[in-house]
Amino acid sequence: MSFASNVTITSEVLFPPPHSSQLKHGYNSLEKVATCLLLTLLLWRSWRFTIFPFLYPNHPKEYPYWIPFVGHAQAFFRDSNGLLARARNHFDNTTEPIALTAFGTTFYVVTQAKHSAEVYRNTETLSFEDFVQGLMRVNGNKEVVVQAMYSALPSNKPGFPNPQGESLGVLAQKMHIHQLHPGNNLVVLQLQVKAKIDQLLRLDTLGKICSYASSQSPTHIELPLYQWCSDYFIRLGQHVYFGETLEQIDPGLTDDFLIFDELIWKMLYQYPSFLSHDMSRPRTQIIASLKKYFQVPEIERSGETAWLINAMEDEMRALGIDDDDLAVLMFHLYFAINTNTRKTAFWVLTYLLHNPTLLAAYRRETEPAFEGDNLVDPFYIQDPANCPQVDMIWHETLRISGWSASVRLITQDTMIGGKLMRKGNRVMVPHRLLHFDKTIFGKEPGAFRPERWQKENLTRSPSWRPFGGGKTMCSGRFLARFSVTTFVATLLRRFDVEMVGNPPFPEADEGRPVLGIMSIKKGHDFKVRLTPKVKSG
Ligand code: HEM
Repeated sequence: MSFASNVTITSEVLFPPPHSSQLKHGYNSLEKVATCLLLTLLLWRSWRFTIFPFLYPNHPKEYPYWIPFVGHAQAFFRDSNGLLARARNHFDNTTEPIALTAFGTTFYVVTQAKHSAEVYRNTETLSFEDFVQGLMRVNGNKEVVVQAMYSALPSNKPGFPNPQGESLGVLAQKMHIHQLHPGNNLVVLQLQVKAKIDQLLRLDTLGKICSYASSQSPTHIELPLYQWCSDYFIRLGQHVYFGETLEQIDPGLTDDFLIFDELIWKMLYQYPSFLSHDMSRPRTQIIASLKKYFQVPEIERSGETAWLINAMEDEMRALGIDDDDLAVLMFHLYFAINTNTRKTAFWVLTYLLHNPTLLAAYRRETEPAFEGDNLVDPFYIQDPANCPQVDMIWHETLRISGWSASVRLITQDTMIGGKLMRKGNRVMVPHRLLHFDKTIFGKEPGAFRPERWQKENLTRSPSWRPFGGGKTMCSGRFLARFSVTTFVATLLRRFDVEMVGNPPFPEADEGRPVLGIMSIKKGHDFKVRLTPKVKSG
């Protein structure tokens, strides 16, 4: 007799229903576990956010959270500026450094200009290199290359002078300065910027290159302003640093950079690859095109290449870095040139278009730099004594549209603002918080008011940090200002510029991190109509 013929196997046989006393027992155990967990959580929370701060007042106070390890991760990713403001508010708008945790990493947030100066001064126990090295790894540099870039080199090596025997990673900052700080090397780039703007800011050229124009005729063109400024400035930056060869190798490179740059927050937050193909695909393409560029011998590249590009290439090749890693390293440079100026030009123009009096002042002040529609003295515009409004509009745009934060790794326990910051964590200076300080910049810091900058010495305030600070302060700031002001002045000189329809003021995408100037929210671009004004002189 088979077993199967005698026994009917039902699910109740396999999984008999629990007896009611068993059920009760199960619930009781569950309740006990839940109560235990809750008690542990409450104990942990009171220890961490009440008892510990009481016992150790010299540690920065930490913004409380409920889920250990995860901390404020969700709010941090959704809107880190909002989180910082709430955290500060929680401690009655304290000016002391505070602490925030997200995904197990603690960030000490410096909220006072005086303390931010301590951060920038301290190159002994606070490291910027950690951030750069992190980017190098994320973007595909091999570990051996990261190490090679940050190993001390002989003080008598050939190439760029290295009297202090520093690594190429550190020396690179000095090479940027050599190219980009006021002097002959900068003038070379500035004159190229001027020439390229002159060529690109003509109705016929715009008609040819702006495939996204929504309407055009022999007397006008209509363009989405954000897309146009982005496209225009990426072309400009690429041309000035890499000459013509890169565009010949990959005409779609500037488009790919824009796609990547708008999704850069996925790279900064190290999104898993399956969620970030839209960001990594254009990045891979840009790196592949840069590799092809560096495979063309220097002598065969057409157009003028910036000194910095050739000099950096020579230094890296001398370290034995191959084409793949060279392309990734240069990708960071491509990024630094192109990410912020495009957005700054957009915000300057947006504020001017929404304020016709300011727009007229900009036009009037820059007039003496032109003969006909030709910019004959671009340096005239750079001098605040000649163009005070241009100067104030520049500062106010950066103040209100700047987002970035300087981040440093703490390599040894360090006191900042009288608080002990522990080794292994990061300290952060959120520039936006400083830029919205009423005691420095006056009331209603959210309003665009260039006249704030009439206040004496405001540009020297330690609260003014659109370009970061210390040794790593943005070396491109002079070129950025030159490029944006030259572009806006030439545009206003040559064209009547008006908004199409009556678009609302575009909203900045404050929630997403960038490394400088904020992007706009999706769908907030608006069209402008350009109508040529003055005949070529
Ligand atoms: C308005 C436009 C720009 C803004 C707002 C801006 C902002 C910044 C910021 C906030 C930093 C980080 C500083 C720190 O953490 O201490 C930085 C670094 C840097 N920027 Fe800019 N930047 C702009 C334009 C440019 C341009 C046009 C170039 C190149 C031509 C450039 C090249 C660099 C470089 C090379 C660094 C790294 C500095 C170093 O480590 O030595 N930037 N920039």
